[in-house]
Amino acid sequence: MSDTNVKVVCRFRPQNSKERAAQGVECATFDSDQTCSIMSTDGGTKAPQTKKFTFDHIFGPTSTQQAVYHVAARPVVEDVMQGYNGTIFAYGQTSSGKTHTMQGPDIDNPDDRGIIPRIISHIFEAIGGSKAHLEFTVQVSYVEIYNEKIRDLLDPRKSNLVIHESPTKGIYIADVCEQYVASPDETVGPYKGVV
Ligand SMILES: Nc1ncnc2c1ncn2[C@@H]1O[C@H](COP(=O)(O)OP(=O)(O)OP(=O)(O)O)[C@@H](O)[C@H]1O
Repeated sequence: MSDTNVKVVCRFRPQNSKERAAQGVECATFDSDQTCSIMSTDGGTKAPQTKKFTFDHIFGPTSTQQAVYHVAARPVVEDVMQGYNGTIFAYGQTSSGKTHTMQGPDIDNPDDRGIIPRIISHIFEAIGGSKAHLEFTVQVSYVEIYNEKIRDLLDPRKSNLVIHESPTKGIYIADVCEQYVASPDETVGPYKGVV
């Protein structure tokens, strides 16, 4: 198992065309793989201030999907294949790059694939390479939480699912679709057949 239970990494996306057109100033400088300095200003009355931030890893605007996967997701999948639970989630304000990082802009292009399609390939490669006497069961659910509501993306009729907790199952989403999958081609949603 990897050395710590929780790892927090930070990714900065490049400026988009609107920000470039407005001649946005890049406010972050990268001191190392783990520390960066952010300059903030109130728009003119006070001198700009710089604060240092430290993370387990920092990815700058030119970071690749592969590099992010290698540091942020690969160790979690390796632990999962050893029988541990693993969770990866992206957190950030709107347009900060969560979908780009988790899904990728073009999942048909191998370099562009984000964390989720890479996890699917990785899991099935690991199963394919495991000892013949081991058996694995892979089940997939796919939900969106938006405005505090949980929507089942595998069954649009289920638009207000509820979280429960039980001593035997732990925390779970009642009535969510759980689809058995036997190969990357069978995976669901936008990932079906492309990984
Ligand atoms: N690392 C990156 N490199 C290049 N472009 C990026 C990167 N991260 C994000 N973008 C681009 O920035 C835009 C916003 O990213 P994205 O849609 O992933 O944000 P989001 O956090 O999922 O937003 P929302 O919460 O509104 O859904 C997209 O056009 C995306 O392609």
